[in-house]
Amino acid sequence: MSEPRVRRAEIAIEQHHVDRVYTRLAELRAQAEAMRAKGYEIGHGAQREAVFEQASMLFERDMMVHHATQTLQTLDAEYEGLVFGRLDHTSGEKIYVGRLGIRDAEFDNLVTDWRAPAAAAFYQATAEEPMDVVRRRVIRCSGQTVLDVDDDVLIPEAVGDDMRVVGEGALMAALGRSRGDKMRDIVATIQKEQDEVIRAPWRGVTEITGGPGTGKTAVALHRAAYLLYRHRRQLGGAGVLVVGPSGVFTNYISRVLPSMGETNVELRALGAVLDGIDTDRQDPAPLAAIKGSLRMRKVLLKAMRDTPPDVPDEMRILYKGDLLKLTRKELEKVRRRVHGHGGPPNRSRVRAAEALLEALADRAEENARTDGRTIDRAELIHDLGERIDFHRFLVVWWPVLYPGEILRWLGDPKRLTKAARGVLTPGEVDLLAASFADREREWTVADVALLDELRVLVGPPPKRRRRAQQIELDAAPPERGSQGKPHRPEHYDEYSHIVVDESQDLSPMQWRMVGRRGRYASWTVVGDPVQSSWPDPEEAAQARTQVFGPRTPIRRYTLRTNYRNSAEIFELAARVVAGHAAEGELPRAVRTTGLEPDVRTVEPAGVESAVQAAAKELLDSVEGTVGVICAMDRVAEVGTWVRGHADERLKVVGSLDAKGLEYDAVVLVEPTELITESMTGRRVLYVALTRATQQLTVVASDDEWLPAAK
Ligand SMILES: Nc1ncnc2c1ncn2[C@@H]1O[C@H](COP(=O)(O)OP(=O)(O)OP(=O)(O)O)[C@@H](O)[C@H]1O
Repeated sequence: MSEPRVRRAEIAIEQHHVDRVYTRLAELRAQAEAMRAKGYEIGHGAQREAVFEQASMLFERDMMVHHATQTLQTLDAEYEGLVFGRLDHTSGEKIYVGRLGIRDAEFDNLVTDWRAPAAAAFYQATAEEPMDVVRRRVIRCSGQTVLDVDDDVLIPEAVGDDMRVVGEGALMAALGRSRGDKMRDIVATIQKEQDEVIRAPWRGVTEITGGPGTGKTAVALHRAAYLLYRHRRQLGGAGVLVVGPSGVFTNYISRVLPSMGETNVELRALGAVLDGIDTDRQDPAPLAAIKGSLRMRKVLLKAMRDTPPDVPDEMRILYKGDLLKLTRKELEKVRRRVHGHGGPPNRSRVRAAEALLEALADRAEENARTDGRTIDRAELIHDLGERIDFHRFLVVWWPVLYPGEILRWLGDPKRLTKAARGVLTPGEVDLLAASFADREREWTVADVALLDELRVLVGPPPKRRRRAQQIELDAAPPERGSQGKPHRPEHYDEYSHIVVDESQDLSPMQWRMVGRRGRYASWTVVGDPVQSSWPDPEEAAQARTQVFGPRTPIRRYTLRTNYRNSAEIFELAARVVAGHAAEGELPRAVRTTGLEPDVRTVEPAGVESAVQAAAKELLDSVEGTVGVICAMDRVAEVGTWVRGHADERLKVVGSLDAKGLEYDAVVLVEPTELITESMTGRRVLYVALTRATQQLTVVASDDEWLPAAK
C-alpha cells in the first residue's frame, strides 16, 4: 500500500476506537444522569432505611457526572481531543492513552488516564529502554475526529506483518504548528526528561531549571495536574497555587490545566498574590531593586513603630482637680516601650492603654509629691481606664494601622530618612520617597510584597475594621468561590503545593510573600538563572532558603532541549548572552526552519516605520501570533506605531512582561534599550530574543547590543 493509503487506513482504525470512546462517554453520562434522577426519587421516597446508603452512592455518582460533564465541556473547547496516544506492547496488548480514564461496560480499559502508572511508558519508553513497547502512536484529533497519526517504533524487530507504521515524529509536528494567544497542553508529546520531572515525588522541594523554551512552565503545570490526580487526598483540599510573573503570563497559561480537567488550581501573578490588589505596574529597575531587598523589612519595621502623622503630640487629662500632662517626648517614650514588647501594633492597644495609664500615674505621683499629697495609684489607674475621654485619646493616639497608609507615610523624606538610617543610602531614600509621595499612584508589583510584609507586621485590624483595610489596599477583594473553586479565607496560607514560575526573578521580599502562603506546602520551583532580571541573586537565594527551611533537601532537574525557538533564532540569542552564562547553562534548540533572524539597522528617525513594516510582513507570513517587544517605558509609544494593523494576533509587550510568553514571530525594537533599562542588561535582552518560535526581526538604530560574529 502507498504511504497515504496506509495513513488513511490507520486513521480509520483509530477513528473507530475514538468513536467507541465517545459513545461510551455518552452512555456513562446518561447512566449517571439517570442515577441522579433516581436518587432524587429515593431521597423523597418511603424506603427510609436505605436512604443513607443510596445517598452516599448518589453523591459519588453526582460527583462523577459533574466531573465528566465539566471535563467534556473543557475538551469540546480544546483543539486536541480526549484520546491522544496508543501503545502496542510486545505481548500484543494495546493501550489507549487520553486525558481521562474510561472503561467499557465489561470494565475493560477503553482509555487510560495519562497520569496513571500504566500510561507512564507512553512518555518513558525509548529505543534504548523500550519497556516492552513496540510502537508508540500519537493520535491527533480535532474534537471527535481523528486528523492524523504519528508513530515511533521502539523495537523494530518486533514489528509484525500486521503492524503498519506512519509518520515522521509527532513532536516536530507539534513544535512546528502555529501558536495561539494561550499556551496549549503537551500531554501528547511530553518527552522523557520532562516526564521524569512531572512524576517526581510530591513532598519537599522540586527545582526545575533549564534554558528558554525547554518546557519548564509546561512541565510545572503538567506536574500540578499529575500531583492532583495521584495525591488528590493530600493535595486537593488545601489546594495548589501557581505563581507567575505577570497577569499577561497567568492569562497565557490559563487554559493548560483546565484542558486536563483541573479547574481547581489557583493561578496568581506576583502583583496579585495579596488579596485586594491586582497590579501589573512595574517600577523602574533601580527602584524595584530597593523595594525588593531584604533591607526593606528593617525600614518597614521602623516606619511602623514611628509616631503616626496627625496624632496628638500632647495629652492632658483632669483627675480629681489635678491636670495630668504628657509631652510629645514622654508620649514617644511610652510608644517605644509598647513597641519594645514586639507584638503587632494592631494587637497592642490594650498594652498601649496600660502603658499610658502607668505614665499618667507617674505624673500624678510627681505632682502629688510636689504638693505634699499622696495618691492611690491603683485607684487612679482604674478610674482613668474607665473614662471615655481617656479612650477617645487612646484611639487617635494608637490608631489601627493599615499597610497602605504606612507605605504612603514613607513619601515624607524626613520620615523615611529616620526609618532607613543605617540601612539605605541617601540616594536610595530619595528614590523611594518620591515613589511613595504620590498618593494617587497605583501600587506597583514590588509594592505588593511590601504591603504583604506590613500586613503581617501590623497584625490584623479589629474585625469590624477589615472592610476599611480593603479600601485602603485600593481595590475590592477578588471574587472567590466562583467557577466551582472552593471558597478560601482571605490571605489563605495553607496551600499544600505551590508552583513558582520564573523563580529567578523573585526578589527576597517576594519570596517572603509567597512563602507565607505555604506554611505546610511542598514546592515546585521553576527558573533559569541566565534569564534573571534580579540584581542580587545571593540575597534572593537566602530568602528562598528561609522559605523552604535550610535543611530541606532539594530535588533538582535540568531540562536541556529548547523546544520553542528555531535553531537559527536561538543561535543569535546565545551569542548575545555569551559571557553571562556558565558552561552548559544554555539549551540546545532542536528545530531548524532555514530562516535566519532579520536584523535591520536603521537611522533613529526610521525606527517607527521599520517597526511598522516588519510587523506587517510578519503578520502576513505567519499564521499565529506576532509580538512586538520593546523597552518597558516605550510600550505605549510603540503601541501607537502599530495601531494601524488592526489584527488581534499582534501584541505589543514590554521586556519584563514578555517573560514566559511566546509568539510565532517577534519584532524586537531597539535591543540596546532593553540592556540599558534593566539591572541585568543582556539577560533581559536574551529573554526577549528567545520568545519567537518561527521568525525574528530586530529593528535597531545602533549595533551595540550585537556581539561581533564568531
Ligand atoms: N514535549 C513537548 N511537546 C510539545 N511542545 C513542547 C514540549 N515541551 C515544550 N513544548 C513547547 O515549547 C514551548 C516552550 O515551553 P515553555 O514555555 O514551558 O518553556 P519554558 O522553559 O518555560 O520557557 P521560558 O524559560 O522561556 O519561559 C511551548 O510552546 C511548549 O508548548
